[in-house]
Amino acid sequence: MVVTSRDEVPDYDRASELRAFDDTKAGVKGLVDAGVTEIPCIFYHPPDNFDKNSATTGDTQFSIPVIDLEGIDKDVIKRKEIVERVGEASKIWGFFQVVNHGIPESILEEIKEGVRRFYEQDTEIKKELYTRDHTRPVVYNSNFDLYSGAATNWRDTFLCMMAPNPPKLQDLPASCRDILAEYSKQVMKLGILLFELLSEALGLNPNHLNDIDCAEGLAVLCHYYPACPQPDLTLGTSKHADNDFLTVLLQDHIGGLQVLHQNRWIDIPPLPGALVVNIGDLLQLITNDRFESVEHRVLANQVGPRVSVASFFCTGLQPNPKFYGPIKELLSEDNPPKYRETTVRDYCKYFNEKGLNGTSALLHFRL
Ligand SMILES: O=C(O)CCC(=O)C(=O)O
Ligand SMILES: [Fe+2]
Repeated sequence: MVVTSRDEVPDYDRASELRAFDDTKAGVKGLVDAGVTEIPCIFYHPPDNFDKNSATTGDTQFSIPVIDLEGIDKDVIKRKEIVERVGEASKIWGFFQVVNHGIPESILEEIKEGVRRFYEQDTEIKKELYTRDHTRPVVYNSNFDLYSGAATNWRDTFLCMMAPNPPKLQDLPASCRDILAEYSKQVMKLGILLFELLSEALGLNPNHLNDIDCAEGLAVLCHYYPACPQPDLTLGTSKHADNDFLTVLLQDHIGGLQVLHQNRWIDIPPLPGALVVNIGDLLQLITNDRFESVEHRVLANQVGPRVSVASFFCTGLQPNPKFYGPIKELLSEDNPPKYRETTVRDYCKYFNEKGLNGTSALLHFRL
């Protein structure tokens, strides 16, 4: 039976098909390499995950801000302007792009190449890194939430925790270890600058967010979205908000990333040399909703592969005793705390168990 619409999904044993797919250790790329022309049922998404028609492109009222960081450290007036734009974008969109961010374009090109090399190497070598054990230095799998009950996405990922305790160079994938280490170093520097700008935008001491260790952890997620033979039946990444303080995302030229703004899906068009920055749930929590962690998704595409590198400022599941709640300086009688305190680990554990099922993990922590 050729399935052409989501209304025709046949009955199937989902649990055993998920297991069989996971056991191949070859991810979505393995299916494409095997020449599938129809996507397996496990990848069908329910119709309400779509609603593609409301995406808008080319209308400036509906495009996320692009902020030029040129001159940020030299010109006080310029810095003030940039801080204002960062603050406004973080409040209204939860997303912005940055250009002249200090990371050379050659490094951006090389990390995308390195990620592609990882996925396009011999499957047998790659399989040795396929795991769901988060204590390993490289965690490569397809759909971290495969068994959570959430819809399955047309995407493979490998993740490396690059801070606070970076793996030994020899424990990183041989296909991209040097560039991964270099890129992480550069993203960390940019992250520290962004946390300064965000602190200033909140009216806090410039070091506030760095002093409370928002930039302590850095998880680099390298995504690979193979070309999809039936992109209308699935998604590359389903609707979610990020489980971190801040994300710096590098996307290639393929496109498909969309942000939910005023109930519409807005394209985030690839912009050569730019990085996408978005506020994560933990920053929304500590700013007591001043900054918004906004939902986004990635469409599947007939064209591909698409490569992206998402750098998450977060210590994730690593033991970390610190508690985070709304920042006292931002609270007042009129603005009482909206969230209870949590550790990053408890928050991430809750997020991971829930999976990308379209609901916000933050609600669980709301008072
Ligand atoms: O691949 C992308 O463009 C987005 C990835 C993403 O949203 C994530 O890793 O949280
Ligand atoms: Fe995300």
